[in-house]
Amino acid sequence: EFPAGDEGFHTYSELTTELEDAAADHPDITQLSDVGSSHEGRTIPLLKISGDAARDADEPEVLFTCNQHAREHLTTEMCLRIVERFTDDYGTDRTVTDFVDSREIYVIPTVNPDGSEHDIEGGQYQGWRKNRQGRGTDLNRNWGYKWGCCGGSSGYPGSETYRGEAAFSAPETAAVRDFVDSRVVDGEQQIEGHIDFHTYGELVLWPFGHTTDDVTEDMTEQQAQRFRDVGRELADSNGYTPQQSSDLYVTDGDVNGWMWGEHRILSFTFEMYPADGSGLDGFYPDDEDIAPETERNDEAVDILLREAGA
Ligand SMILES: NS(=O)(=O)N[C@@H](Cc1ccccc1)C(=O)O
Ligand SMILES: [Ca+2]
Ligand SMILES: [Ca+2]
Ligand SMILES: [Zn+2]
Repeated sequence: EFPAGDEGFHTYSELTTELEDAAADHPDITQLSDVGSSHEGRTIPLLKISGDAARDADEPEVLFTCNQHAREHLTTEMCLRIVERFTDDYGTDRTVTDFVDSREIYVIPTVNPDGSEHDIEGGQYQGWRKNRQGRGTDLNRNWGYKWGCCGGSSGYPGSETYRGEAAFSAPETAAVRDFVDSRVVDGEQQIEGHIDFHTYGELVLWPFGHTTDDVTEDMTEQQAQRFRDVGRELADSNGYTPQQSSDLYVTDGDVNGWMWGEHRILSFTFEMYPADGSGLDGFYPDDEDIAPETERNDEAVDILLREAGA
C-alpha cells in the first residue's frame, strides 16, 4: 500500500478497478484488454479509447506508456489522467470529442506492475526502479534497438541500469513490443506517436539516446528537425526543457530508440515533476501534486494527438 498521506496514488488493484470502471461507464468508446503478463504474473492492462472502439478503424493511432520505472508512481497517475479526460469529457469537451472520434488512443498505465507493487511494500517506499526478475532488469535499457551497444547501460545484474541478459529478456518489454509489432497492418505501422512518461526532471526527450549525433543511421536531418520542432512545442506547453535524450546522458536499449528505430513512431519521453530534488525524494511527491502535475500535460497530449494525424 502507499504510505499514509499518499493514498491519492493508485495501487495495482486500484488501477485495475479504475480501468474496469472507465470501460463499464463508456462502453462505446473504450475497449479494455491487456498486452500480456509481468514476471510475477500480473496482467499488464491496455485501454483503447476511440469512437466505435470495438472496430479497428483507419485512423491514426497513438500510444501512451507509463511506469516503466517502479518508483515513478506519478506517471501511472498521468496515464489515468489521459483515461479520465478522454472518457469523462467525451461529448462535452469539443477537443476531446474530436480526438476520440478521429484517433485510436492506446494507454498502458503500468508497464512494470511487479516493481511498482514492490516499491510500496509494507507501506514504505523502497526506492525501487527495475522489474522483479532476479536482481531486476531496467526495462528502459532492455529494448531491442541498439541494445547494449554504446555504454548506455550496465551488464552487471546489481546495477540500476542493468540491461538484462538479452534484448527483451524482460516479459514486460516483450509484451509491449508484441503489441506495437501487432499494429503493423498491411505492412504499415498504425501507431504514429508515443509518449513514455517518467519522473523526474521536467524534460521532454527525443531519440536517439545511444549517440550524441543528431543525424545518424535511422535519423535524417529532416527527421531530427521534426523531433526538435515538436519537442519544442511540447515543452512550451508544459514548461519542461526540450532536448535530445543523449544530451542528458547516453542510454542504449531505451524505449524511444526502439519505437523510432524499429517502427518510425514519433516517440518522446516526458520526465515529469519535480524539476529537481535531492535524491530519492524527487520520486515521491505529495498526492496533492497529482492533479496539477498531470493536468499540466493535457495540452502536450493534444499536440501529440494532432501530430499523429499530420
Ligand atoms: N526516469 S529516469 O530517471 O530513469 N531517467 C530516464 C531518462 C531517459 C529516458 C529515455 C531515454 C533516455 C533517458 C532513464 O531511463 O534513465
Ligand atoms: Ca475509432
Ligand atoms: Ca486503426
Ligand atoms: Zn524513469
